[in-house]
Amino acid sequence: MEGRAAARAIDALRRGWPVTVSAADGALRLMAVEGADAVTLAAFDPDGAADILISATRAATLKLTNQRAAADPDQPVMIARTPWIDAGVAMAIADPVRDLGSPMKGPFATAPLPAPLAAAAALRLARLAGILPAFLIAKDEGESEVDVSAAAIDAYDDAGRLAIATRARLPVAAAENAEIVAFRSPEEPREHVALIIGRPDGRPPVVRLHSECLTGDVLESLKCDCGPQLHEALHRIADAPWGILLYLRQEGRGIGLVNKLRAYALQDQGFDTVDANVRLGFAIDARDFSVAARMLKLLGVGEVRLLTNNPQKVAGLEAAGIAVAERLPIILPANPHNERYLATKRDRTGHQL
Ligand SMILES: Nc1nc2c(ncn2[C@@H]2O[C@H](COP(=O)(O)OP(=O)(O)OP(=O)(O)O)[C@@H](O)[C@H]2O)c(=O)[nH]1
Ligand SMILES: [Zn+2]
Repeated sequence: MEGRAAARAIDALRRGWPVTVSAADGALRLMAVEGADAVTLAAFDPDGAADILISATRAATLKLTNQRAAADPDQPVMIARTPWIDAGVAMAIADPVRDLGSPMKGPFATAPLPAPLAAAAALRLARLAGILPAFLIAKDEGESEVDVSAAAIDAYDDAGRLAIATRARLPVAAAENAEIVAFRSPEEPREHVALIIGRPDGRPPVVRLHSECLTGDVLESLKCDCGPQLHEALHRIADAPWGILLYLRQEGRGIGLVNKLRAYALQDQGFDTVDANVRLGFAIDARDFSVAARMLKLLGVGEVRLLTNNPQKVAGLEAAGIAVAERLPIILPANPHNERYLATKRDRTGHQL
Protein backbone atom coordinates (compact mmCIF):
# COMPACT_ATOMS: atom_id res chain seq x y z
CA MET A 1 0.00 0.00 0.00
CA GLU A 2 2.82 2.38 0.82
CA GLY A 3 4.35 1.92 -2.62
CA ARG A 4 1.00 2.72 -4.14
CA ALA A 5 0.87 6.03 -2.26
CA ALA A 6 4.29 7.05 -3.61
CA ALA A 7 3.37 6.02 -7.16
CA ARG A 8 0.13 8.02 -6.98
CA ALA A 9 1.99 11.02 -5.57
CA ILE A 10 4.54 10.92 -8.41
CA ASP A 11 1.75 10.77 -10.96
CA ALA A 12 -0.15 13.61 -9.28
CA LEU A 13 2.90 15.89 -9.08
CA ARG A 14 3.67 15.47 -12.75
CA ARG A 15 0.09 16.41 -13.62
CA GLY A 16 0.05 19.50 -11.41
CA TRP A 17 -2.29 17.96 -8.83
CA PRO A 18 -2.00 18.56 -5.09
CA VAL A 19 -0.31 16.07 -2.81
CA THR A 20 0.00 16.01 0.96
CA VAL A 21 3.41 14.88 2.20
CA SER A 22 3.57 13.94 5.86
CA ALA A 23 6.43 13.19 8.21
CA ALA A 24 6.99 13.02 11.95
CA ASP A 25 6.91 16.81 12.25
CA GLY A 26 3.72 17.49 10.31
CA ALA A 27 2.15 17.56 6.86
CA LEU A 28 2.55 19.86 3.86
CA ARG A 29 -0.09 20.25 1.17
CA LEU A 30 1.84 21.05 -1.96
CA MET A 31 2.04 21.02 -5.73
CA ALA A 32 5.07 20.87 -7.99
CA VAL A 33 6.22 24.22 -9.34
CA GLU A 34 6.84 22.32 -12.56
CA GLY A 35 3.16 21.31 -12.66
CA ALA A 36 1.90 24.84 -12.04
CA ASP A 37 0.22 26.88 -14.76
CA ALA A 38 -2.42 29.58 -14.36
CA VAL A 39 -5.20 27.00 -14.14
CA THR A 40 -3.64 24.37 -11.85
CA LEU A 41 -2.19 27.06 -9.60
CA ALA A 42 -5.51 28.89 -9.21
CA ALA A 43 -7.22 25.59 -8.36
CA PHE A 44 -4.60 24.79 -5.74
CA ASP A 45 -4.13 28.23 -4.30
CA PRO A 46 -7.02 30.60 -5.12
CA ASP A 47 -5.78 33.27 -2.69
CA GLY A 48 -2.22 33.41 -4.05
CA ALA A 49 -0.90 32.65 -0.59
CA ALA A 50 1.17 29.52 -1.17
CA ASP A 51 4.87 29.91 -0.35
CA ILE A 52 7.61 28.26 -2.41
CA LEU A 53 9.85 25.49 -1.13
CA ILE A 54 13.28 25.11 -2.72
CA SER A 55 16.45 23.14 -2.01
CA ALA A 56 19.27 24.54 0.09
CA THR A 57 21.53 24.73 -2.96
CA ARG A 58 18.92 26.63 -4.95
CA ALA A 59 18.57 29.01 -2.01
CA ALA A 60 22.32 29.54 -2.10
CA THR A 61 22.21 30.40 -5.81
CA LEU A 62 19.38 32.85 -5.14
CA LYS A 63 21.51 34.45 -2.40
CA LEU A 64 19.27 33.30 0.41
CA THR A 65 22.14 31.50 2.09
CA ASN A 66 22.20 33.65 5.19
CA GLN A 67 18.61 32.64 5.86
CA ARG A 68 19.30 28.92 5.85
CA ALA A 69 19.06 27.04 9.12
CA ALA A 70 22.44 27.18 10.81
CA ALA A 71 21.93 23.75 12.35
CA ASP A 72 21.31 22.03 9.03
CA PRO A 73 22.70 23.75 5.93
CA ASP A 74 20.99 21.14 3.74
CA GLN A 75 17.55 21.97 5.06
CA PRO A 76 15.11 23.16 2.36
CA VAL A 77 14.22 26.84 2.32
CA MET A 78 10.80 28.47 2.05
CA ILE A 79 10.38 31.64 -0.02
CA ALA A 80 7.55 33.90 1.12
CA ARG A 81 4.95 34.47 -1.57
CA THR A 82 4.44 37.98 -2.92
CA PRO A 83 1.71 39.12 -5.33
CA TRP A 84 4.13 39.27 -8.27
CA ILE A 85 5.16 35.60 -7.93
CA ASP A 86 2.94 33.83 -10.46
CA ALA A 87 3.47 30.39 -12.05
CA GLY A 88 6.06 31.83 -14.45
CA VAL A 89 8.08 33.53 -11.71
CA ALA A 90 7.80 30.38 -9.58
CA MET A 91 9.33 28.40 -12.45
CA ALA A 92 12.14 30.96 -12.77
CA ILE A 93 12.78 30.52 -9.04
CA ALA A 94 12.83 26.74 -9.44
CA ASP A 95 14.82 26.27 -12.63
CA PRO A 96 18.50 27.25 -12.66
CA VAL A 97 18.64 26.74 -16.42
CA ARG A 98 16.61 29.97 -16.75
CA ASP A 99 18.99 32.04 -14.65
CA LEU A 100 20.78 33.54 -17.64
CA GLY A 101 17.47 34.47 -19.29
CA SER A 102 15.92 36.01 -16.17
CA PRO A 103 18.80 37.17 -13.99
CA MET A 104 16.92 39.94 -12.16
CA LYS A 105 14.98 37.79 -9.70
CA GLY A 106 13.84 38.93 -6.33
CA PRO A 107 14.29 40.35 -3.83
CA PHE A 108 12.93 37.33 -2.03
CA ALA A 109 12.28 36.90 1.65
CA THR A 110 12.23 33.56 3.37
CA ALA A 111 9.32 32.27 5.41
CA PRO A 112 9.37 29.85 8.34
CA LEU A 113 9.45 26.18 7.38
CA PRO A 114 6.56 24.54 9.24
CA ALA A 115 7.64 20.90 8.84
CA PRO A 116 11.31 20.49 7.85
CA LEU A 117 11.14 16.67 7.73
CA ALA A 118 8.09 16.70 5.47
CA ALA A 119 9.79 19.34 3.31
CA ALA A 120 12.92 17.21 2.97
CA ALA A 121 10.76 14.19 2.06
CA ALA A 122 9.03 16.26 -0.63
CA LEU A 123 12.40 17.08 -2.18
CA ARG A 124 13.30 13.37 -2.19
CA LEU A 125 9.99 12.71 -3.92
CA ALA A 126 10.90 15.26 -6.61
CA ARG A 127 13.91 13.19 -7.61
CA LEU A 128 11.80 10.05 -7.89
CA ALA A 129 9.29 11.96 -10.01
CA GLY A 130 12.05 13.35 -12.23
CA ILE A 131 10.94 16.93 -11.60
CA LEU A 132 12.70 20.01 -10.25
CA PRO A 133 12.88 20.01 -6.44
CA ALA A 134 10.57 22.98 -5.94
CA PHE A 135 7.01 23.11 -4.61
CA LEU A 136 4.21 25.53 -3.85
CA ILE A 137 3.16 24.96 -0.25
CA ALA A 138 -0.42 25.75 0.79
CA LYS A 139 -0.89 27.84 3.93
CA ASP A 140 -3.50 25.45 5.31
CA GLU A 141 -3.16 21.69 5.49
CA GLY A 142 -6.51 21.28 3.66
CA GLU A 143 -7.40 18.09 1.87
CA SER A 144 -5.54 16.38 -0.97
CA GLU A 145 -6.72 13.32 -2.80
CA VAL A 146 -3.20 11.95 -2.58
CA ASP A 147 -1.43 11.53 0.74
CA VAL A 148 2.07 10.15 1.00
CA SER A 149 4.29 9.64 4.02
CA ALA A 150 8.04 10.14 4.20
CA ALA A 151 8.33 6.41 4.92
CA ALA A 152 6.44 5.56 1.72
CA ILE A 153 8.69 7.86 -0.30
CA ASP A 154 11.79 6.20 1.11
CA ALA A 155 10.39 2.72 0.49
CA TYR A 156 9.52 3.52 -3.11
CA ASP A 157 12.74 2.50 -4.79
CA ASP A 158 13.58 -0.10 -2.19
CA ALA A 159 14.72 -3.07 -4.25
CA GLY A 160 13.27 -5.56 -1.79
CA ARG A 161 10.27 -6.50 -3.87
CA LEU A 162 12.05 -6.70 -7.20
CA ALA A 163 11.48 -10.10 -8.84
CA ILE A 164 12.24 -11.84 -12.10
CA ALA A 165 9.27 -11.26 -14.43
CA THR A 166 10.37 -13.29 -17.43
CA ARG A 167 13.40 -14.47 -19.39
CA ALA A 168 14.12 -15.31 -23.01
CA ARG A 169 16.96 -16.11 -25.41
CA LEU A 170 18.28 -12.91 -27.01
CA PRO A 171 21.08 -13.23 -29.54
CA VAL A 172 22.89 -9.85 -29.70
CA ALA A 173 25.67 -8.52 -31.94
CA ALA A 174 28.29 -9.19 -29.27
CA ALA A 175 27.12 -12.74 -28.47
CA GLU A 176 24.61 -15.12 -30.01
CA ASN A 177 24.28 -17.16 -26.81
CA ALA A 178 22.76 -14.44 -24.65
CA GLU A 179 19.67 -14.53 -22.49
CA ILE A 180 17.67 -11.52 -21.34
CA VAL A 181 16.04 -11.47 -17.91
CA ALA A 182 13.49 -8.77 -17.04
CA PHE A 183 12.90 -7.62 -13.47
CA ARG A 184 9.89 -5.87 -12.07
CA SER A 185 8.77 -4.54 -8.73
CA PRO A 186 5.12 -3.97 -7.89
CA GLU A 187 5.81 -0.33 -6.99
CA GLU A 188 7.94 0.98 -9.75
CA PRO A 189 7.06 1.16 -13.44
CA ARG A 190 10.65 1.12 -14.68
CA GLU A 191 11.82 -2.40 -15.55
CA HIS A 192 15.47 -3.30 -15.19
CA VAL A 193 17.02 -6.01 -17.34
CA ALA A 194 20.01 -8.34 -17.21
CA LEU A 195 21.74 -9.79 -20.24
CA ILE A 196 23.49 -13.03 -19.38
CA ILE A 197 26.18 -14.13 -21.81
CA GLY A 198 27.74 -17.60 -21.69
CA ARG A 199 27.31 -20.30 -19.08
CA PRO A 200 28.49 -20.34 -15.44
CA ASP A 201 31.92 -22.00 -15.20
CA GLY A 202 32.34 -21.93 -11.43
CA ARG A 203 34.16 -18.58 -11.45
CA PRO A 204 32.56 -15.22 -10.64
CA PRO A 205 31.00 -13.68 -13.77
CA VAL A 206 32.32 -10.52 -15.40
CA VAL A 207 29.62 -7.99 -14.57
CA ARG A 208 28.87 -4.49 -15.81
CA LEU A 209 26.38 -2.20 -14.08
CA HIS A 210 25.19 0.09 -16.82
CA SER A 211 22.96 3.01 -15.89
CA GLU A 212 20.53 4.02 -18.59
CA CYS A 213 21.62 6.94 -20.76
CA LEU A 214 19.14 7.57 -23.56
CA THR A 215 21.36 10.17 -25.19
CA GLY A 216 24.49 8.02 -25.08
CA ASP A 217 23.06 4.53 -25.51
CA VAL A 218 20.58 5.28 -28.29
CA LEU A 219 21.58 8.56 -29.91
CA GLU A 220 25.35 7.96 -29.63
CA SER A 221 25.86 11.27 -27.82
CA LEU A 222 29.50 12.35 -27.70
CA LYS A 223 28.99 14.26 -24.41
CA CYS A 224 29.50 11.17 -22.26
CA ASP A 225 31.14 7.76 -22.56
CA CYS A 226 28.03 5.62 -22.01
CA GLY A 227 27.45 4.32 -25.54
CA PRO A 228 31.03 3.15 -26.18
CA GLN A 229 31.23 1.75 -22.61
CA LEU A 230 28.06 -0.25 -23.19
CA HIS A 231 29.46 -1.80 -26.34
CA GLU A 232 32.88 -2.41 -24.86
CA ALA A 233 31.26 -4.05 -21.83
CA LEU A 234 29.16 -6.36 -23.98
CA HIS A 235 32.26 -7.46 -25.92
CA ARG A 236 34.38 -7.88 -22.78
CA ILE A 237 31.63 -10.03 -21.27
CA ALA A 238 31.32 -12.02 -24.50
CA ASP A 239 35.08 -12.68 -24.42
CA ALA A 240 34.90 -13.96 -20.83
CA PRO A 241 33.71 -17.47 -19.98
CA TRP A 242 30.51 -15.88 -18.76
CA GLY A 243 29.15 -12.58 -17.58
CA ILE A 244 26.17 -10.35 -17.00
CA LEU A 245 25.28 -6.85 -18.10
CA LEU A 246 22.74 -5.16 -15.85
CA TYR A 247 20.87 -2.40 -17.63
CA LEU A 248 19.65 -0.22 -14.77
CA ARG A 249 16.91 2.34 -15.35
CA GLN A 250 18.79 5.03 -13.48
CA GLU A 251 18.90 7.67 -16.19
CA GLY A 252 21.11 10.64 -15.42
CA ARG A 253 22.69 9.00 -12.35
CA GLY A 254 19.21 8.69 -10.89
CA ILE A 255 17.73 12.16 -11.56
CA GLY A 256 15.78 11.22 -14.69
CA LEU A 257 16.07 12.25 -18.32
CA VAL A 258 14.56 15.74 -18.10
CA ASN A 259 16.69 16.72 -15.13
CA LYS A 260 19.79 15.28 -16.84
CA LEU A 261 19.06 17.43 -19.87
CA ARG A 262 18.68 20.41 -17.53
CA ALA A 263 22.12 19.52 -16.21
CA TYR A 264 23.35 19.49 -19.82
CA ALA A 265 21.88 22.98 -20.35
CA LEU A 266 23.80 24.13 -17.27
CA GLN A 267 26.92 22.50 -18.70
CA ASP A 268 26.36 24.62 -21.84
CA GLN A 269 26.58 27.59 -19.45
CA GLY A 270 29.94 26.42 -18.13
CA PHE A 271 29.15 24.23 -15.10
CA ASP A 272 30.69 20.77 -14.96
CA THR A 273 28.67 17.58 -14.46
CA VAL A 274 29.07 17.68 -10.66
CA ASP A 275 28.17 21.36 -10.19
CA ALA A 276 25.24 21.07 -12.59
CA ASN A 277 23.62 18.34 -10.47
CA VAL A 278 24.19 20.26 -7.27
CA ARG A 279 22.87 23.48 -8.77
CA LEU A 280 19.66 21.68 -9.71
CA GLY A 281 19.29 20.65 -6.07
CA PHE A 282 20.25 16.98 -6.39
CA ALA A 283 23.02 14.76 -5.09
CA ILE A 284 26.09 14.42 -7.32
CA ASP A 285 25.15 10.77 -7.81
CA ALA A 286 21.62 9.74 -6.77
CA ARG A 287 21.95 6.07 -7.73
CA ASP A 288 21.32 3.22 -5.34
CA PHE A 289 23.23 0.11 -6.32
CA SER A 290 21.22 -2.14 -4.02
CA VAL A 291 18.91 -2.65 -7.02
CA ALA A 292 21.83 -4.19 -8.89
CA ALA A 293 22.73 -6.33 -5.89
CA ARG A 294 19.17 -7.61 -5.66
CA MET A 295 19.17 -8.50 -9.37
CA LEU A 296 22.43 -10.42 -9.01
CA LYS A 297 21.10 -12.30 -5.98
CA LEU A 298 17.94 -13.23 -7.89
CA LEU A 299 20.24 -14.63 -10.59
CA GLY A 300 22.09 -16.66 -7.97
CA VAL A 301 25.26 -14.57 -8.16
CA GLY A 302 27.01 -13.56 -4.93
CA GLU A 303 30.46 -12.67 -6.27
CA VAL A 304 31.46 -10.71 -9.37
CA ARG A 305 34.40 -9.37 -11.33
CA LEU A 306 33.19 -5.82 -11.87
CA LEU A 307 33.85 -3.79 -15.01
CA THR A 308 34.06 -0.23 -13.72
CA ASN A 309 36.32 2.73 -13.01
CA ASN A 310 34.02 3.93 -10.25
CA PRO A 311 35.04 2.87 -6.74
CA GLN A 312 31.58 3.89 -5.49
CA LYS A 313 30.01 1.16 -7.58
CA VAL A 314 32.32 -1.38 -5.94
CA ALA A 315 31.51 -0.02 -2.48
CA GLY A 316 27.77 0.16 -3.23
CA LEU A 317 27.62 -3.46 -4.38
CA GLU A 318 29.68 -4.72 -1.46
CA ALA A 319 27.55 -2.78 1.01
CA ALA A 320 24.53 -4.53 -0.50
CA GLY A 321 26.04 -7.96 0.02
CA ILE A 322 27.75 -8.78 -3.30
CA ALA A 323 31.46 -9.61 -3.11
CA VAL A 324 33.62 -7.89 -5.71
CA ALA A 325 36.48 -10.31 -6.38
CA GLU A 326 38.17 -7.98 -8.83
CA ARG A 327 37.67 -4.55 -10.39
CA LEU A 328 38.26 -4.56 -14.13
CA PRO A 329 38.91 -1.07 -15.58
CA ILE A 330 36.95 -0.02 -18.65
CA ILE A 331 38.92 2.80 -20.24
CA LEU A 332 38.11 4.22 -23.65
CA PRO A 333 39.59 7.10 -25.62
CA ALA A 334 38.08 10.54 -25.03
CA ASN A 335 36.63 12.73 -27.77
CA PRO A 336 36.65 16.55 -27.84
CA HIS A 337 33.10 16.67 -26.46
CA ASN A 338 33.54 14.38 -23.47
CA GLU A 339 37.10 15.29 -22.47
CA ARG A 340 35.92 17.62 -19.71
CA TYR A 341 33.26 15.16 -18.50
CA LEU A 342 35.88 12.43 -18.14
CA ALA A 343 38.33 14.80 -16.44
CA THR A 344 35.59 15.79 -13.96
CA LYS A 345 34.88 12.12 -13.22
CA ARG A 346 38.59 11.59 -12.57
CA ASP A 347 39.16 14.75 -10.53
CA ARG A 348 35.91 15.16 -8.64
CA THR A 349 34.11 11.82 -8.31
CA GLY A 350 37.09 9.54 -7.78
CA HIS A 351 36.86 7.59 -11.04
CA GLN A 352 40.10 5.77 -11.69
CA LEU A 353 40.75 6.94 -15.23
N1 LIG B 1 23.15 13.90 -14.07
C1 LIG B 1 23.96 13.59 -15.06
N2 LIG B 1 24.03 12.31 -15.45
C2 LIG B 1 24.88 12.02 -16.44
C3 LIG B 1 25.67 12.97 -17.09
N3 LIG B 1 26.40 12.34 -18.04
C4 LIG B 1 26.06 11.04 -17.98
N4 LIG B 1 25.15 10.83 -17.03
C5 LIG B 1 24.55 9.59 -16.56
O1 LIG B 1 25.55 8.85 -15.89
C6 LIG B 1 25.24 7.48 -15.96
C7 LIG B 1 26.44 6.75 -16.51
O2 LIG B 1 27.20 6.33 -15.50
P1 LIG B 1 27.97 4.90 -15.64
O3 LIG B 1 28.80 4.91 -16.89
O4 LIG B 1 27.02 3.78 -15.40
O5 LIG B 1 28.84 4.94 -14.38
P2 LIG B 1 30.05 5.74 -13.90
O6 LIG B 1 29.72 6.30 -12.57
O7 LIG B 1 30.50 6.72 -14.94
O8 LIG B 1 31.14 4.62 -13.66
P3 LIG B 1 31.85 3.61 -14.65
O9 LIG B 1 31.36 2.27 -14.20
O10 LIG B 1 33.29 3.76 -14.37
O11 LIG B 1 31.47 3.96 -16.06
C8 LIG B 1 24.04 7.35 -16.88
O12 LIG B 1 22.86 7.20 -16.11
C9 LIG B 1 24.05 8.68 -17.63
O13 LIG B 1 22.74 9.06 -18.04
C10 LIG B 1 25.59 14.31 -16.64
O14 LIG B 1 26.27 15.22 -17.10
N5 LIG B 1 24.71 14.56 -15.63
ZN1 LIG C 1 25.74 8.96 -21.04
